[in-house]
Amino acid sequence: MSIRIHPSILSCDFSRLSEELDAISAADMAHVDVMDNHFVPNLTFGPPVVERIREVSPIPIDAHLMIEQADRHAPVYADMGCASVSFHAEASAAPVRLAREIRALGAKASLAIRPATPIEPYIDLLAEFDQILIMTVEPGFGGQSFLDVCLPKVTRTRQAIDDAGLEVQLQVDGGVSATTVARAVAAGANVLVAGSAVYSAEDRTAAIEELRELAHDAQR
Ligand SMILES: O=C(CO)[C@@H](O)[C@H](O)COP(=O)(O)O
Ligand SMILES: [Fe+2]
Repeated sequence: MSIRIHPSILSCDFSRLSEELDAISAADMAHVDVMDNHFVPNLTFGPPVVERIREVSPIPIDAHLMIEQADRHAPVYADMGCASVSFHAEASAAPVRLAREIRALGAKASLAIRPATPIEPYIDLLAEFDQILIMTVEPGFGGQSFLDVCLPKVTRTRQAIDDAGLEVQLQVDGGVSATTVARAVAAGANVLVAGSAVYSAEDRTAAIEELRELAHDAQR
């Protein structure tokens, strides 16, 4: 499947948000982490800020919702025009109904799972989603180390997607860098989120292209 690079703006300079979005124009989407201080012990922003990001930047938004009561709040992000909406399986009472609602609003529906959440309960539901997001850190903060222990789950998920003949994207998020991206792709991921690896680089375009190149090499 095609390699996609989604920088996470969690590591950007929020006082210069507009320029920081312009700096990742080489990427496929901007990964926007919404945190509510309940699902994770950190707080970022909500619908008004995400909507403004969408208005000022042409880059499609990949919203990653780390919030409780996803069934109630996630459709708002699809309705405002986010290209993709990831909600957490652990925060949704009815993930199939929610995915259908997100799709009906014109966005891609993505199911996210924390490191300790197994993929197995969702294997028969894969066709309901456009993407599975496997966290490779405990959600909540940027700049953490990549959890290699999550890689067997990435491999099992890719196998299940391929066995079912589906076009479901497989995203990994957390600790993705030039040193870890090849392992994530070799395990089966094709959508790579990278926050600190992109935004700590002087040249963001070069950092994005390096990740893309390393990912392509790992896929061959
Ligand atoms: O969702 C999250 C963290 O909860 C991520 O999107 C991080 O923002 C990725 O940052 P790095 O680990 O790449 O620095
Ligand atoms: Fe994220």
